[in-house]
Amino acid sequence: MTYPRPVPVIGDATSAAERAGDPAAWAMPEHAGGLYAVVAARRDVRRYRPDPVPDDVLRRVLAAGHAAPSVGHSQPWRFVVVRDPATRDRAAVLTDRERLRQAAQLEPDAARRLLDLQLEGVREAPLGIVVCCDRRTPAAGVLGRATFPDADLWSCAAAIQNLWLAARAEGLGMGWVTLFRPEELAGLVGLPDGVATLGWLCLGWPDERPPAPGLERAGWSRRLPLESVVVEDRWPADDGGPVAPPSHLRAPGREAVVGARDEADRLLTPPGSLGVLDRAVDRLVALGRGDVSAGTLVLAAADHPVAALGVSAYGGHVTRDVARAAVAGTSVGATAAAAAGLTTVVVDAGVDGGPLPGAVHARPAGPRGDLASAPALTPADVERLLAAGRRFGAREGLLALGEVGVGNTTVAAALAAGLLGADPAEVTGLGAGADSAVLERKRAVVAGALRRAGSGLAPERALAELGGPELTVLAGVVLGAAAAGTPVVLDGFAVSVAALAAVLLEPAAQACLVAGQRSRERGHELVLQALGLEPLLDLRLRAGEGAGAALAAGLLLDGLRIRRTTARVG
Ligand SMILES: Cc1cc2ncn([C@H]3O[C@H](COP(=O)(O)O)[C@@H](O)[C@H]3O)c2cc1C
Ligand SMILES: O=C(O)c1cccnc1
Repeated sequence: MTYPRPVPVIGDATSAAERAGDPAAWAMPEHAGGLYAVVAARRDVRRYRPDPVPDDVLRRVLAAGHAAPSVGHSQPWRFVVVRDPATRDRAAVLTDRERLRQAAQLEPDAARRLLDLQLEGVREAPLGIVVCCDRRTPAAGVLGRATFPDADLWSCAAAIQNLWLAARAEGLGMGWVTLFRPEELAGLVGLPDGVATLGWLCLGWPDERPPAPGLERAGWSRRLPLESVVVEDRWPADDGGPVAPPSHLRAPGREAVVGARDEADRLLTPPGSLGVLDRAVDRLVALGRGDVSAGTLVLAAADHPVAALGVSAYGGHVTRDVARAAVAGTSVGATAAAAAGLTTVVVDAGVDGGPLPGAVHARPAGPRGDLASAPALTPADVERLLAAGRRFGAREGLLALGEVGVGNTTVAAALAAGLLGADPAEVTGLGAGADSAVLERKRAVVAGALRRAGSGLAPERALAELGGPELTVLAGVVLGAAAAGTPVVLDGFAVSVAALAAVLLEPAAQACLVAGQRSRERGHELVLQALGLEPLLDLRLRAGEGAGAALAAGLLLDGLRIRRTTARVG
């Protein structure tokens, strides 16, 4: 005789047999699609209509927040619903202030994008909700919080997500604003000690309907692929440390690097017999450019307002004259390039006296400062010149880089010190022939520029504060070349500093670089060390103009030819 199962009238009415028979029967298929659609369509909304939010809608949204999971079922969230326009205005001023403070910490490009972001929601949205966490209950008293004392805050974050999804489903916009100093926001709505705030939620009918996250549309970031955030069973042993900022640049993989060495091992000569040259050839083979037999000298030229401060032994028309001779193929850099079988292209990055005939033009549009009293370039020009360089760098063959610009060893010294946090005295040298009085002025100018701009700067900021336009173009060329897998041979101090800026922006760019030479200029050795590069030549050059890069490029092309034609063993 069997009896009917006593079904409880409260609680879970299902039986073990039912659950075993269909483990998935708890699903809500009629709702699941809708839920995923809401999750995917949730956006951080920053623009609002002034129309009021009906009380019943607000209540449903708040109830969804209140239905969130919480540690030990402690429900630590409190929602301060702000309707008072005066409080909203004060909150808006706090965010404006914080936005400027944070922008000042960012590199110029990021700062501009931060300032461009529409953050007016605090003022516009008819409702503000300050989400708070009442932390006055001792952690030990709440199941789960004794071990994870911050689990109460996480619970409040879960409540915020519930509010957000409910708002989205209702057609309301919501934005979570954390551009506040927490204590200032707490003071604004009178939170007692022990009650923390998680920020300000804007809530109202949206005056935008963004199809994709705003920061993604603004190019700030991108959603990572799911595979990059999910791991199986254990944290990977070789995770390579913190995730690097998103980058499209990739150095050649290990297989290519090892493959290049394996291939070299088959030559009828002891491995690495050609020393530093062999290592440079290995780099090119790993890039897939072992067959390169030609290339281009890119000579970037610009004058510098800092030259007016008496930091160079030269002045007047020298930059223009050398650049003109390079266009004509008769500067020492261009003749060295021709000797190495390279063609020369001159990039006018701001030569005094107007656009240089016969050159490619990538000249700054905005005002230019002398480093000591004003930034060298505007952030917009840095962006433009980097982009021009990038376009230029993506080309066939190999690239040798050169510069000409009276005063630019001062610029390069300031940039090196700014990027590396080095002492100005360590990186300031004689340039094109300074005497001790000029050298003293150079050091003073570099030190003053660093005091004004600060040191340890992010690369784009350093280029704007301290860099020269020709060095910015060259940094862009390195990035463009690296993206295209094009090898780049560096010249002296200034070119190496430009390459350093590029490598600090995109570390993978280092793999395409070959240091052409170690020059006599003070600071060059330090910069080469920072680049992790050993130079091919050490001729005590004091040339610039790409002469050293051209000489080294000739040697490198020889090295490639030697590699291709030397007898192989079995
Ligand atoms: C005739 C002449 C040709 C050059 N070619 C390269 N430089 C080198 O010297 C300059 C930097 O040194 P400073 O910072 O001391 O002015 C740059 O133009 C650099 O390329 C030259 C300099 C001169 C005078
Ligand atoms: O080392 C250099 O690059 C250098 C030195 C002096 C003048 N111009 C360039």
